[in-house]
Amino acid sequence: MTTTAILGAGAMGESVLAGMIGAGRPLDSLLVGEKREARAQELRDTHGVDVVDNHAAVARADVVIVAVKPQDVTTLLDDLADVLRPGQVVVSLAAGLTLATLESHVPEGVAVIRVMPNTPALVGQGMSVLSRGTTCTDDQLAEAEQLLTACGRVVTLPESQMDAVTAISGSGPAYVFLVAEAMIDSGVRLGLARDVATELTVQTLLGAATMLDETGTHPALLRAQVTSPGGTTAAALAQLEDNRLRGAFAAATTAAYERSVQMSEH
Ligand SMILES: NC(=O)C1=CN([C@@H]2O[C@H](COP(=O)(O)OP(=O)(O)OC[C@H]3O[C@@H](n4cnc5c(N)ncnc54)[C@H](OP(=O)(O)O)[C@@H]3O)[C@@H](O)[C@H]2O)C=CC1
Ligand SMILES: O=C(O)[C@@H]1CCC=N1
Repeated sequence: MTTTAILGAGAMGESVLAGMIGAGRPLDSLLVGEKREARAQELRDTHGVDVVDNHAAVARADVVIVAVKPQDVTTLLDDLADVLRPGQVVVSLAAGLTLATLESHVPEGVAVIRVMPNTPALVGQGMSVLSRGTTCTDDQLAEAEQLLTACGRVVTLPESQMDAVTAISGSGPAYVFLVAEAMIDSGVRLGLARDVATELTVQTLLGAATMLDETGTHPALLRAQVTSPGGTTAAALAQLEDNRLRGAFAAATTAAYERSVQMSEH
């Protein structure tokens, strides 16, 4: 089995790490690169994974997942130039960092794949979208797809779609968490205990998402099935339309898209 190094085990890197471990990937096939010793020990204690410095991790890896902040990626790759070797694959999770930029910061013979994951990778329910670099072989792409399948679903798309992907599935969990907060707080305002409001909200989101997934039915039809004539749902939906929920989502995702484009211009 190939060895995978994850450089940067913050929110996203640790989610991918936990997803892979949760899916049964052997611990001896995973490595984390971390510079702060306290954090390294925390990762060893939590996940039982080997945590070393970046150079040692890259020296032992076939696939190098880069999960540091976008503004730190090129400096990190430049610093690794003496240890990266032909045949390795660098998988960047960074928002707004193009394949062309990534390829200009790795030595010749090192392939690059750009990925937009999301944090539900932590529980094996992530969505990862891959775009292959110019020198990435079919086998290298298949290996990365298989690796990320441990974290949830995987699709491969042209890089031209990555800004839109980032706006929908990359940032998307945050929109859903905000909706969850709003529903829970509304339940509390209407007199439910917070733990009860939380359980009702979480199961409702999970149930609705599972229905969408398993039935393949258009969301408008599923919504109509909940909406009794003259009933409670119709009253609520009229308020959401009056308060421009669709317009708010269109504006929010356009802002995320434009920010992703802007980040790729630097
Ligand atoms: N969060 C998300 O939902 C998503 C994030 N991404 C992408 O993932 C990347 C990481 O984002 P996120 O996890 O949110 O950010 P975090 O700040 O949570 O994580 C970044 C991690 O990188 C570590 N780090 C910084 N420099 C180095 C280095 N030289 N070597 C090793 N580790 C280093 C940081 O450690 P320290 O704190 O000690 O500096 C930190 O743990 C970004 O590029 C982002 O665009 C993509 C999709 C979704
Ligand atoms: O907010 C961000 O920039 C990152 C990328 C997608 C989700 N989080």
